Amino acid sequence: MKRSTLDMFIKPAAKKPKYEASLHKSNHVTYPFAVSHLPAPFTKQLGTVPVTEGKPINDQPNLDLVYYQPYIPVSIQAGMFEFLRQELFFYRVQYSINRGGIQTQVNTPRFTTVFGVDATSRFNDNGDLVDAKTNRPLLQGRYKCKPRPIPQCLNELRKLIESVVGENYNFCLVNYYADGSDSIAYHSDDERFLGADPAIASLSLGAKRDFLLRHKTGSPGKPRQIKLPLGSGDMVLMRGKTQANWLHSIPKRVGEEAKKGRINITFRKALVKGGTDNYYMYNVGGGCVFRWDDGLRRMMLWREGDVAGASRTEAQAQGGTAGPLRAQADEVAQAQSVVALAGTPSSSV
Ligand SMILES: O=C(O)CCC(=O)C(=O)O
Ligand SMILES: [Fe+2]
Repeated sequence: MKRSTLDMFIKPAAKKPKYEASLHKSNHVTYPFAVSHLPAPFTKQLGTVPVTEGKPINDQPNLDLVYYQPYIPVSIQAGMFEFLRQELFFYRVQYSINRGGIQTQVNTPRFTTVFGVDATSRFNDNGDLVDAKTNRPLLQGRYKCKPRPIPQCLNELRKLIESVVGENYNFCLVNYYADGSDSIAYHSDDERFLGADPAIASLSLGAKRDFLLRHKTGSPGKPRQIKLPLGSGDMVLMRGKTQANWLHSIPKRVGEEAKKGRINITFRKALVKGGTDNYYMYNVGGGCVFRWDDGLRRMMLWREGDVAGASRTEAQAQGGTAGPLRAQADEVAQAQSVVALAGTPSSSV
């Protein structure tokens, strides 16, 4: 039915939902709130992945990439981005690290979250963690963190990607780059807990951002840096000797594109328990939860009792003091003061 002119003046048009939320949700005692299952139309469309053939990039020493441009069908790229940004819980992790004898505070310049557990454990059908070999409940104190099962929406992606790339994954790390000032510094995902020559699948949704790679020691006569302009729906598989020899980063960017926000999802396989503690320490940390507020168009601190999709006013969300998101993050630092006691971040800041 057409809206009357009067109606148009007094009532704002109801926003068209960007996706039809499923009635089913994944829940677990370790989640701050339940995570909606993947909407059925997305699941259906994902049946066709990858929509393009992966292009090998292996013309540099010890570089072994497969670049799918894109992997996810264009029809659901935007919807999948909106869905994951809205339905997942995120963290802005802060920790302190010993750099050359000096204790330094690090503010991770992006939102992160992580799900999964290393190969020594698994979640049984009741959602309880059990030993992978004996199937017995884990002894208390096995982990410093509280591992979380991969929610259905990310697990669907995991299964699809596993079947295409021929790997098994037990971890899913998610980054949300809110704008061009969010980034990840040059690093390699070469931790011992991933074993030798890990194959890491990395999926992008949302804003196009440059993914830079450079050789750890440089190679004579070869370009110093490789740039892949990762667009929504693209996937990069990094495998073989890549992590041992190459660094990668998402640098900060100015301009409108980055302001749209970007989600990156990596699937990995951690072999031992140290991987679980490391990933949760640096991707969940002290645990102040952020959730996307679609009314305010930004991540807001989330508290128990908040209703999904209900916009809180700026003043409410900030406990009475207005200020930008960065100010909130600093408050979080004071509240949670995450201290890295051992190990190093799974990826550089
Ligand atoms: O956002 C990306 O594309 C890269 C993320 C990354 O390198 C990581 O999480 O280790
Ligand atoms: Fe990485």
